[in-house]
Amino acid sequence: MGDVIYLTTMESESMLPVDVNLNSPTVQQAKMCVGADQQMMHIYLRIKPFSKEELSDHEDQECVLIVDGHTVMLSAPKGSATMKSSEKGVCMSIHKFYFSKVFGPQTSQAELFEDTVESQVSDFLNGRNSLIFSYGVTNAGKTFTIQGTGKEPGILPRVLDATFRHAEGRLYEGMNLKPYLRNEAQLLHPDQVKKERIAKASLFASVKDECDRSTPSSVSESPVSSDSNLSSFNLSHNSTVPPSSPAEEGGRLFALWVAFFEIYNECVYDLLQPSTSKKRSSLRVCDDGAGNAHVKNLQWINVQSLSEAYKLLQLGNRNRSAAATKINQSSSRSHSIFTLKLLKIDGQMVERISEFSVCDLAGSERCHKAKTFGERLKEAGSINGSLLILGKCITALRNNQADGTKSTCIPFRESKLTKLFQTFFCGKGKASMIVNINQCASTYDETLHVMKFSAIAKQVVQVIPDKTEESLSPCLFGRDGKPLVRKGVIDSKALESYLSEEELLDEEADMSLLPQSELLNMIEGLRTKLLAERRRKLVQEIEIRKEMGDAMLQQILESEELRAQQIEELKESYAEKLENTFEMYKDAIKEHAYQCAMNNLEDNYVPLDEFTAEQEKVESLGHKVSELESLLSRGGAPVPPKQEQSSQTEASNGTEDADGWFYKEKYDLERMCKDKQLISSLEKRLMEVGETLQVVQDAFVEKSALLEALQKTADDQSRALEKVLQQNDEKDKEIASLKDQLCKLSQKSPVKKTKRGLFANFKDAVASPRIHPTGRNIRLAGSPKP
Ligand SMILES: Nc1ncnc2c1ncn2[C@@H]1O[C@H](COP(=O)(O)OP(=O)(O)OP(=O)(O)O)[C@@H](O)[C@H]1O
Repeated sequence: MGDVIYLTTMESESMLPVDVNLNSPTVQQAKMCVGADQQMMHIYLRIKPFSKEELSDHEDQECVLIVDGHTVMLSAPKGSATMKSSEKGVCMSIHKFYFSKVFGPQTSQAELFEDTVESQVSDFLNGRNSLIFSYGVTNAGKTFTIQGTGKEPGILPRVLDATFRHAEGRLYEGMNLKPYLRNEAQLLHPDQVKKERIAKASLFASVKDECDRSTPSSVSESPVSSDSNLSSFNLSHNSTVPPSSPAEEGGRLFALWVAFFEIYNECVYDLLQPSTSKKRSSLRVCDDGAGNAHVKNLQWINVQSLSEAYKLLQLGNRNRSAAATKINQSSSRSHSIFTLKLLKIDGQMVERISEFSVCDLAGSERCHKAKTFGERLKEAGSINGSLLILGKCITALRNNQADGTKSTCIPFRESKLTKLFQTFFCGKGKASMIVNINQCASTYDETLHVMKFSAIAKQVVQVIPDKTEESLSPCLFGRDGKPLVRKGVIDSKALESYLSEEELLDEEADMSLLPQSELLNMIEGLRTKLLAERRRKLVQEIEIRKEMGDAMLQQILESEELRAQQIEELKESYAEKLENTFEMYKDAIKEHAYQCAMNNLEDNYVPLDEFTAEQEKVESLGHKVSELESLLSRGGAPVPPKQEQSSQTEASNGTEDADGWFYKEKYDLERMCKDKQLISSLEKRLMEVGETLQVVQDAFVEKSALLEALQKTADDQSRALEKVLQQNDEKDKEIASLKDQLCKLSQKSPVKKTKRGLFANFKDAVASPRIHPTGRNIRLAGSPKP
């Protein structure tokens, strides 16, 4: 079974539940699986029976109906959100779900174990990793399923029981081989072994103390009971997990180590720590370098018996974060993970390691229904957060598998829980989920949500590689927990401590000469030799790996050198190119400058032949002048130039014309000389005139200044004269008035004669020209000059 998928009725037109589509891509994908073990993830459903309280609260409204061993039908009760939505036509009120197996309310713990986990336990004992986790709302029975009670032990005690039964009589008593990282083992030093023993002893002592303090009333109802007495567990021993047979195992032994931790508010806490009042320190989830997450510094305890394992389970449960909520009196507030590691030991070699993890997830719950406040509300937030991420991871896994072209990123790293689960979902183990639901009408909507989630998980295909025993061998670490190969070099010290001298003995023996008893010893010896051979091979393998590593390193170095060389060459070629470009620019600038100069010269350009002709002309003239001068000094006729002479010889009137030409030239030159003399005399004259002009100009400036001064004086004088004339006018008027008075007086007075002489003098004085007091004559304006 398991080839079924879930289709919600929301996607269907019909009001009826939709049946299985066996030709779905996921189913086909599963069918195509060849070689490796591929299968759908196993999802089991367990339905919790009603409690008395639930029945009295009328929680039974027939919401959950088991159709058959694999099918269950959910019908929404009145008042539920689903029913309200279906009334509005938003979704359907009936949903059908398929599971790997459905376990009804009456299913016993033993039945559940046998039908679900037992096969996985067998896988675990055969070297495969396994994970079982319970999922569901709060109060759905998850813890009951995983741990059970004293009377009804759950899956985990049964897994432990099956494991110990399998390893019965073949338990490795030494504690020097311990799990390391996620899937490795380390060889402990005797001192470290001693420490391990002390830690274990003190832990068990604390368990004993707490057991003594615990109340007997809680024994039967608490998970796995607080009772460490194994007789209280009702474990049926009709398990199909067979005990290992010494012959089959060939002398191999099993070491069992357990760890128990919880993820509370996204913090990891070791549950196998003696409970003290001081605050717990959280642990880190780290990567082991091979992509597997592991809890760093988690305490691993070696267990030698079932009783010891139970005690640890009991201690962890006591340390686990649980609280009473409105819905569940003892509600798990964290995700708890109990891990069992089985080391198959051959001599001193760890042949393989397998892991079985049982996870009890905290319940997904609605805050208002669970009446959560404060700290509880914070817990609910982180619980729901990590469950949401788990849902996202499963959905992404399913989507990627359904559509091969898709590659959605799976958010495993978003929560600690999914980080730790990743290895199981990615082919390094097998995971199964037990979905727990209750049938209560009040939690119907949450239950439906859980069912939908499980339907998606159901479609996840698990690909588990078919590992051979060799491939399961862990990497080898020394007694100090450090690898035997450091930086590619075999650590000879670590190797020496790892391989005892005895094991490396390789003595030859003649079998035919030995008695039967000795032959048996020989077989034992051969076994030892075989071991030694294996170790030799291991060393060889390490050496080969080292050689390969060295070769690769050499190759890398060579390629690096080549790359450096190429870079250098490239640099050089670029430098050359740069230089060329620079030269090119330099030439271009020169060319441009030359062009500019040529353009400037173009206007003044004289062609060469013209220039030479002119020069020749000047030269010939120079010659002529000198010849004429010599001729003149001698008093003879000048001799014409040779060319001209020859041309003249050719002429009919040779000598006469030459004379004429010479005289003409002479005349011209004389005239030129005269002109030159004239020009120089004129220049001289001009200079003289210029000097005279300057003198005149200076004199003119002087005279103008003088004139200005005179003008000023004249103006002053004319103003003074005007003033005097004005005074004269006034005096004339005065005289005229005096005359009038005199006339009037003379006409009136008889003594005219005596006064007549005085008046006549006065009249004469007035009539005569006026004399200035200074004795000078004053000229009236407009009167002629004296
Ligand atoms: N199949 C069952 N048969 C009988 N009793 C059961 C069954 N399943 C659960 N119960 C009882 O129901 C109660 C609640 O169960 P349990 O604590 O396991 O729920 P849970 O899902 O773990 O809740 P939480 O998530 O809050 O921890 C317990 O008292 C438990 O004993």
